Amino acid sequence: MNIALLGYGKMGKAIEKIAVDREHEITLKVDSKTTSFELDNVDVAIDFSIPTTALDNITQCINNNVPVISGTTGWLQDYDKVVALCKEKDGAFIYGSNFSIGVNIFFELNAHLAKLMNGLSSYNVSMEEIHHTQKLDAPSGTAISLAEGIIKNYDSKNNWTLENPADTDIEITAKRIEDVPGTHIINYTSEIDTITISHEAHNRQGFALGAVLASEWIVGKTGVFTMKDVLNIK
Ligand SMILES: NC(=O)C1=CN([C@@H]2O[C@H](COP(=O)(O)OP(=O)(O)OC[C@H]3O[C@@H](n4cnc5c(N)ncnc54)[C@H](OP(=O)(O)O)[C@@H]3O)[C@@H](O)[C@H]2O)C=CC1
Ligand SMILES: O=C(O)C1=N[C@H](C(=O)O)C[C@H](O)C1
Repeated sequence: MNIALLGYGKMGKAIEKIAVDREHEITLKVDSKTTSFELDNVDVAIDFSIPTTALDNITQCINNNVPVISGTTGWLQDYDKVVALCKEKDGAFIYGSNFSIGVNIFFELNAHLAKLMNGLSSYNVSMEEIHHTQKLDAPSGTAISLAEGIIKNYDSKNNWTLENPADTDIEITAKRIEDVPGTHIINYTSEIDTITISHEAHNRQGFALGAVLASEWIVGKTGVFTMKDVLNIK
């Protein structure tokens, strides 16, 4: 496949390595110095850029009938616009806050634990995410997905917040520490004990491999999908 990399930073470079190992060709690389780009000769585009450019990049792909994998976080206020455009143009689109297989299993574990804990009022749930110091957004996209997974399955929480939590909010603590690729920790704490589940990425390979697997999967399809579809998680 011919792949366009929209964003050629830490993730773009990790994706390039895995894509080339899997015998794909990178036919376009876009970074902050690129003033405009054409999507000729591109089978699929992978956007890992910055929150303020993701919507324009994705829109250009869909308007040019190029399937697009979106890993950029921090732009989700515009997600519904992309879904509408994708439907209108019969395009193909996947957003994933986290493309690693491990985190997608962790999403399922998180939802299941929230169901088990639902109604146990002696426990309070909270979350911590830790990332490298260059990260532009907080909380992480993954933390938001995890909070949404709890809210859907756990009646006493209906929102998340980074500060001053009300009883109905999940408090997320976002820490920034040099070189940490991505750690997410969920705690259910009572006076008696704490139940913890966590996922710790050791490097960026899992995110990059997941994005390439999603790219291979989406070519030839139309619609709005998630990693659950790619990994066939029921
Ligand atoms: N969903 C997932 O699994 C994961 C998501 N992410 C997310 O991916 C995004 C990128 O992360 P990361 O690679 O670490 O960040 P980097 O800062 O290393 O890379 C961002 C890249 O975007 C480029 N860029 C800036 N402006 C534009 C533009 N207008 N069009 C295209 N590219 C542009 C930058 O250019 P330049 O190099 O010139 O500055 C840089 O190459 C973040 O939102 C992060 O949260 C990260 C890991 C996993
Ligand atoms: O910026 C990062 O690095 C990461 N971003 C994603 C997020 O916001 O959840 C995924 C991963 O945690 C790494």
